[in-house]
Amino acid sequence: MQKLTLTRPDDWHLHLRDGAALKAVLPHTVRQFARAIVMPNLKPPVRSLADAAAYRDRIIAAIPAGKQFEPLMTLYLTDNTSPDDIVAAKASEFVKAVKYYPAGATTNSESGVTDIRRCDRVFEAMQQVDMPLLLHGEVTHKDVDVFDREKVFIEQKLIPLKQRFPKLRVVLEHITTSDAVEFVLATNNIAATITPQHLLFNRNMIFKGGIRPHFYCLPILKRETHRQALLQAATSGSPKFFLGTDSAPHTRNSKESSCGCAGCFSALHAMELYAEAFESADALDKLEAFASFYGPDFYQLPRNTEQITLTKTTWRIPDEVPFTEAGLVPLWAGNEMTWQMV
Ligand SMILES: NC(=O)N[C@@H](CC(=O)O)C(=O)O
Ligand SMILES: [Zn+2]
Ligand SMILES: [Zn+2]
Repeated sequence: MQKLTLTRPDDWHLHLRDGAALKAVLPHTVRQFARAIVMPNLKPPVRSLADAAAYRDRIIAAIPAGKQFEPLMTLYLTDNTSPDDIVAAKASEFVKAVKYYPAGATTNSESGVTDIRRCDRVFEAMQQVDMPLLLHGEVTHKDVDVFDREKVFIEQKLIPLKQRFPKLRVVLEHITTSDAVEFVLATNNIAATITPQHLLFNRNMIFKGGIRPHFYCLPILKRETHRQALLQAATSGSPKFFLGTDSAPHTRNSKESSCGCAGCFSALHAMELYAEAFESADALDKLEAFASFYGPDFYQLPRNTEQITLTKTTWRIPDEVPFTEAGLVPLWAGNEMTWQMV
């Protein structure tokens, strides 16, 4: 195949940051996607409807002139979120989900939830008004191996949560294991997003010839059997799996550091990365539904009507793109790509 025309996709898990960083990264997402679920892990986080409204205004102000883009907002769940916050958010129409971060699990998660059971009154309200819950699905206990954090989260937190709130609609974000794939397939009212890095790479990539911080994200890349399970799920045609890049920009120096930040920047070339992954599984015909149909269907939003085109063209991912005071290294910088968005 030389040319791929798809309904314009949406990104169902995206970090846009704020200020100068927002202005630098947003045009990349706008080039590819019509809408995105915008993560609330700013400093301080987006906790209230007022925070979300103000952040949404800043995003809209940063959209390049003449371009269309709709930010879909999320609230950051804390130990102090109230059922009233949920009711107000639902009424706003622009807050589409609430995000759970276990305290300390990932970038800017210091204000996250200390014990998921503390939020049961909030989950009750979310189930009631049908507000989706988005999960960073990892436990943070120091004795749990970093490669087991997702599996243990499913066993210890998610299975009981789904038993308490079977109708609560959940997205297990950026899944990384066959355990997550199996759980999502077997459980009602739960879907999952899958990132390009978890479809393309296994954990060897983090250590190829030396330590490679630009392949470090959370949940961390897993072994090859898990990558294959994710690729199989994404290309299976199941509506439970859809696109969420988790594009998470950090300056080059904060990644190339003695204590480097977690996160891969993929907004520059997200659709090209997914196309490479789907082509590797001989499943380019499944890309459109994964990228453009199953996400809006889950969020009960209309599918987009415009189209995008990718062509078979060789190009090299740049070593760096402009960002803030320091540059930003795209995922898989220097690699030769074979698909390019027109
Ligand atoms: N995925 C990451 O490794 N990092 C994300 C946070 C997150 O999605 O967990 C970030 O905000 O940098
Ligand atoms: Zn996360
Ligand atoms: Zn994320």
